[in-house]
Amino acid sequence: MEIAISCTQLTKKFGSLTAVNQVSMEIPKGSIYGFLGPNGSGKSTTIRMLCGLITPTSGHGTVLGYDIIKDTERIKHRIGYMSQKFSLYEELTVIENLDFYAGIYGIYGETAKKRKTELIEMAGLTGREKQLAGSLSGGWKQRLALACAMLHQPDVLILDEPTAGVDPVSRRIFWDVIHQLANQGITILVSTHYMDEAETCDYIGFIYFGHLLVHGKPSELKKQAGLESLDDLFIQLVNKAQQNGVVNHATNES
Ligand SMILES: Nc1ncnc2c1ncn2[C@@H]1O[C@H](COP(=O)(O)OP(=O)(O)OP(=O)(O)O)[C@@H](O)[C@H]1O
Repeated sequence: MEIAISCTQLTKKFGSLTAVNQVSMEIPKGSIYGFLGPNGSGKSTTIRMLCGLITPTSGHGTVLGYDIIKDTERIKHRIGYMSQKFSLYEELTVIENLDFYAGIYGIYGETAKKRKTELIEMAGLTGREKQLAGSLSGGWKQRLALACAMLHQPDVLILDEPTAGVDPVSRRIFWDVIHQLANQGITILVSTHYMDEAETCDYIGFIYFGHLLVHGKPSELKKQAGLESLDDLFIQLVNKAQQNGVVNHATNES
């Protein structure tokens, strides 16, 4: 099994706060890894380290074989990253947003034209090319942002809560696209608060106060715990972690 993303004992401290505490994970190529955890548990910080946007305090990791500390520029060229507050230019049209990002990635001419057509189709935006991004509903904006993040044909997509605040139908459409991309061999790391989304991932990891409490296949994790739902599993894990005194500051961590 080829591994696309891996990290070992990845840790990030902000002053006395340990936001991410010795997180280790491996994500096979072409799989969808759902990253779950309460607000402030360390999902975005882990994601930012894996994208090469911030430097770990300790630990190490690789994305597509590139070191997340030394090879950050290479990683940025090979991944598509969609942050929680994805950046679209609301006063530009759909096609102008794609043109703008194509320019950033250095994609021009026929290659850009072909790629934009493919992505407009993938995002279900055909017919809306000349619509202002600001006038699109949340679900369309989200799919346009995904299209922009994919212009350079990344092998890895890292999506930080892409469906937050999006209606259920748009969430479903978005996840259909995510599954299609994984079927094409793209590796996807996606953070989410939605259990229905987590259920459809190949692997999930649950992080709490910076500690990765569990990771594996959703069905196997439920089976091992003898529980029916991921909600129940996470509640059980949180209760255990609290009993064990897991907290999120460096001076009193477990
Ligand atoms: N640059 C920073 N400086 C100081 N503290 C930070 C910084 N970035 C994150 N934190 C803190 O680190 C902890 C983890 O934050 P992080 O954003 O990674 O959590 P999260 O799981 O992504 O939360 P959410 O679901 O709300 O986005 C939080 O306590 C947060 O306040």
